[in-house]
Amino acid sequence: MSEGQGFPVIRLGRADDRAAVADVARVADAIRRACDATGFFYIADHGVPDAWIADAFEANRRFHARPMAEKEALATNHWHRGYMGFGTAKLTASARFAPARRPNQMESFFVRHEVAEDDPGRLAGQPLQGPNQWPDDPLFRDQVRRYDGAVARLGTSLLPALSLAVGEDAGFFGQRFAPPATALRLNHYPPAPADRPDDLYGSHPHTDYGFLTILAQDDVGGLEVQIPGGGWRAAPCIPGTFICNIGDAMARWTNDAFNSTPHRVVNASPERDRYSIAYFFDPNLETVIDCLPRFRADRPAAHPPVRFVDYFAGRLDANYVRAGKPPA
Ligand SMILES: O=C(O)CCC(=O)C(=O)O
Ligand SMILES: [Fe+2]
Repeated sequence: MSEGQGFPVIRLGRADDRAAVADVARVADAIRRACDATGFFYIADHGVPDAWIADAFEANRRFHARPMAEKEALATNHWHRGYMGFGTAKLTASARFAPARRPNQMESFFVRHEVAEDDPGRLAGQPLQGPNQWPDDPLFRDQVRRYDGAVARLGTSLLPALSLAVGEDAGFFGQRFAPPATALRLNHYPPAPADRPDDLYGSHPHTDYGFLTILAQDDVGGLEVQIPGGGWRAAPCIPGTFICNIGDAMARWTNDAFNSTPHRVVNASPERDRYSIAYFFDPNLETVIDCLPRFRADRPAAHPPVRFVDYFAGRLDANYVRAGKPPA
């Protein structure tokens, strides 16, 4: 393991996007140490082809360059899938921060895990279990789906190491992610105004809600991570890596021993637009997240057990406006 920008860089030794992580025990140990510290780590040798990542960024840029009316026609639906307009997300419910005073200076497009039309949860009106929306651009769909599939397999390949990292058998999380709930978020941050007020962010300080976030970012920079004891540390793009962090769902499983770390984004470039692709890799919606016994041996569990879908849909609904009602 080496260091990059003050965060660990963990090599996964995956030959391609269908390979297993080579040395699970070593990766588990490195993840555990990262999660005891900042909760952020870079992964290298991750097996996702560079060309697929470049294509996903191309799709991201092409989508956000479309006329506003076309983007708004795809406004996030009842299942939090689709386009979230510039300055429409104002984080009101965050684990550790006062509500944002100003909306996030970014726009994004959400694609979540595919749900079959006859899926029982979808037929029963379960939150999040609905259709994705797509622009009229078949190449976009292909590029985004290929990236989505590869990063889902990457997330799945990390589950044995994450299971060992929390002291469970290698199969622990695999059973709870069959299949996972995922969200791919194509983000676009225009340059911040020259006279940016201190509390105007591309993305206001927040923790992620879910289990694991796998982020690809361009070289404009602007992501910052809160380090233990205060202060913010830049977490720029390191070519050939993704940067990962754990979210509040993983913190709940570990009684907050694993740190779901606040982070924020400001595009400080005066002239360049910033693009990033966040991939939220989360448990199956039915999974009950209950503090693992070893993490409540010395102190009571800080969070009661919760079905992931109940917790997660509640957090999304508190923060994000969505359009429309489910079909009757
Ligand atoms: O764009 C980034 O670098 C981070 C985005 C982020 O924190 C999020 O979508 O939760
Ligand atoms: Fe985030």
